[in-house]
Amino acid sequence: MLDVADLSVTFGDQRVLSGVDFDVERGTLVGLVGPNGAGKTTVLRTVKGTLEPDGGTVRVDGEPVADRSAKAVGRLVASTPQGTDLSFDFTVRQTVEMGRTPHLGRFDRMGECDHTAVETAMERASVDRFADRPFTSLSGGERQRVLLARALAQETPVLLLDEPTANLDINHAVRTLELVRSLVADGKTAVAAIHDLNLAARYCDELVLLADGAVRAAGRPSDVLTSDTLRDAFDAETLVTTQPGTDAPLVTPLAEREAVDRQVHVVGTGAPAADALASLVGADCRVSVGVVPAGDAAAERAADLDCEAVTVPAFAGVDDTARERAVALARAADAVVVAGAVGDGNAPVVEAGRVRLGVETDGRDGPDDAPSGLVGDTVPLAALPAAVATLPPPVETDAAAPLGQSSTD
Ligand SMILES: Nc1ncnc2c1ncn2[C@@H]1O[C@H](COP(=O)(O)OP(=O)(O)OP(=O)(O)O)[C@@H](O)[C@H]1O
Repeated sequence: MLDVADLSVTFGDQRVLSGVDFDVERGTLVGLVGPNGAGKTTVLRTVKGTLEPDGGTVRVDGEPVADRSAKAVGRLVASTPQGTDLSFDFTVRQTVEMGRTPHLGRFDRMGECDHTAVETAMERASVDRFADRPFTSLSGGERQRVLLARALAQETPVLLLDEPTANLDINHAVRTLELVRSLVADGKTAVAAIHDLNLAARYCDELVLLADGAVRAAGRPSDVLTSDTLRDAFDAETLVTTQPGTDAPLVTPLAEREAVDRQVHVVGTGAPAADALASLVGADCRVSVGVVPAGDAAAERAADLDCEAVTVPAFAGVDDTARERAVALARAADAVVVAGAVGDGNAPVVEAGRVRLGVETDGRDGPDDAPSGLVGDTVPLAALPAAVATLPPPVETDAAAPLGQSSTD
C-alpha cells in the first residue's frame, strides 16, 4: 500500500535521512520511533509529499507520490501535525471542514456527503461537543483531537500521525490509539510517529526504529524494542520485559546508576527468573541461576547474558550434583533472589542464601509458589537492583564459590 524506498533528505549540508526503506501493508499501523531529531517528522513530510526528497521514492498504491498533484495526494493521504499551536480564527467545525478541501473543486460548496463526513469525523474523535467553539479556545489535547478529526474528514486510505498522543492524558492517549486501531481494522493504512515506546509497542503492528536519519531496526515490536537496539538508537540503558496480559514489550529506562557490586543467585524458572537475571546483570551484579531445566527461558537468558546456569535435563528433577553446585553458589552469594516457580528440589538452594528476596511476578508463578517460609521480602522487578544494592557488603566465607565454573549440565 505504502512503499518508502531509499529515501534521502538533506537540509543545507546536513544529511537528515539516508537510505530509509520501509513499507506498510493496507490495514496496518506502523509506528515510527526513535530519539529526538531522528528524522520521524521528516519521513512523514516526505510521505505526504510536502517535502521533496533528494533521493528515493514514496509510492502509494504503486504510484509515486511525486507524480500526483497536491490535491490528488490529499485524497490519498491525510496527516495530523506534531504541534497544535496553530493560530486559526475558526470554529472546531470549520477546522474539521478543511479536511474536505481535496474533495472539492475551487468553487464547489460542501454537499451533503461532505457534511456527513465532517459530523462523523467529529463524533469519532469525540470533539462534536466542541463543534461551535473557537479552535484557539481549546486545550492542547482537545486541539490534537480536532486535528485528528480534520484528518478523518479527509476520508483517505492513508493516515499519517505525528505524535498523536503527545498532549493527551493517558485516557485520551489510549482512546486515540484505540480509534486508530479501529480505523486500521476498517482497512486504513496508518503511520504514526510515537515517542512513548510502550504505547507504540502495544498499538502498532510493526515499528520502524530511526536514529540519525537511518533505519536501525524494523519489524514486530518485540523484535525492534530490545535493550541492544535501544542502546544503539537512544544511547540509553533499558530493561525490556513484557506488558502484563499481552506479548508487547515493556521498556523501562534504567537511570544512570552506580554499578551494584554484589553476587546474586537466582532461583526460579521462566520469564520471571529470566527478567530478574536481565535486571541484575543490567545493574552489573555477578549473577548465577539454578537449578533450572535446560531449555527453560531462564537458562537461555543466562546463556545470552553469559551467566552461570546450573541446569538439569528437562523433566529430570534436581539431582544431587546440580543441587550441590547451586547450594554452593547460593551460599557464596550476597543474596538469593526467588523469581518464578520453585519446586521442592530447589528448597535447599533457597535456604542456603543468607538473604532471600522474592520478586513480584504479576500473577505469574512466583515466590508465593515457593515452599512456605523460604522467602523474606518481596520487591517489584524494577526495584530489584536497588534492593540488592542496599544489602550489606560481601563477607568472605569458606563457602565462596567463584562464578564461572562449568555448570552440571
Ligand atoms: N527545515 C529544516 N531545516 C534544517 N534542519 C531541519 C529542518 N527540519 C528538520 N531539520 C533537522 O532534521 C533532523 C530531523 O528532524 P525531525 O523533525 O524529522 O526529527 P524527529 O525524529 O521528528 O524529532 P522529534 O522526535 O524531536 O520530533 C533534526 O536534526 C532537525 O533539526
